[in-house]
Amino acid sequence: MTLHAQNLSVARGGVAVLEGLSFELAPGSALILRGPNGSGKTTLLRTVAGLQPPLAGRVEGGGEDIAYAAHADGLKAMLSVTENLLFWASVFGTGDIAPALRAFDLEGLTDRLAGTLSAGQKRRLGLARLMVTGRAIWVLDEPTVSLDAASVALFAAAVRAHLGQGGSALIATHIDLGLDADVLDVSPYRAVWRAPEADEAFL
Ligand SMILES: Nc1ncnc2c1ncn2[C@@H]1O[C@H](COP(=O)(O)OP(=O)(O)OP(=O)(O)O)[C@@H](O)[C@H]1O
Repeated sequence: MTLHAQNLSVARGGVAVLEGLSFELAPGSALILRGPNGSGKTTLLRTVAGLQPPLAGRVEGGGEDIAYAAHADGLKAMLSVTENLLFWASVFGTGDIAPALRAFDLEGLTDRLAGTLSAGQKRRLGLARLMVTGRAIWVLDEPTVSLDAASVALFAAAVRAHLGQGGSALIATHIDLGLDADVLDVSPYRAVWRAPEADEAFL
């Protein structure tokens, strides 16, 4: 399913951050979001993922097809690597976690408690969760934070495989992932500042 964002305006803390932004994300394609710190990439991704409503405009074609990975890894510290993936597989109603363990080089860490992993290992496990969601549209906020060069390459390979299977990916990142992807710089869509009208329920 193609994700459409039409004339989208998004806000944080009741303040408009980006305005008038449109894009399409078709199956098999990736779109890289760029823009300086504070320009609104996270806010846009949260809106696309349905965590907050747009100020104006529409997002269509995402909904339950979206798997969202934010800055936090979303791991259960007292569960092992295997148990974490099995947990998420059961939440999303999928089964086989072996491809995810393999893709993110976690096979040697399966019995380790997630809370005892290094920052990069935690991030690999957090990203491996995407593969067990079974969802077609990956919406990813700075996915490579804490990853070394080899792990970035594993991540890029996982995204390529996902695209090859008809999935798609919307990724905010400051680094070059080496993907064949369109780039959307959000800077030109910065909103004109106006006093906040209302705060949001979930910060
Ligand atoms: N919870 C919040 N309450 C109020 N303002 C916020 C909140 N979170 C972020 N902002 C502000 O909203 C604006 C957009 O932030 P956002 O996190 O979307 O930017 P970003 O492009 O993802 O930045 P970075 O590259 O640093 O991750 C910034 O000015 C930021 O300070």
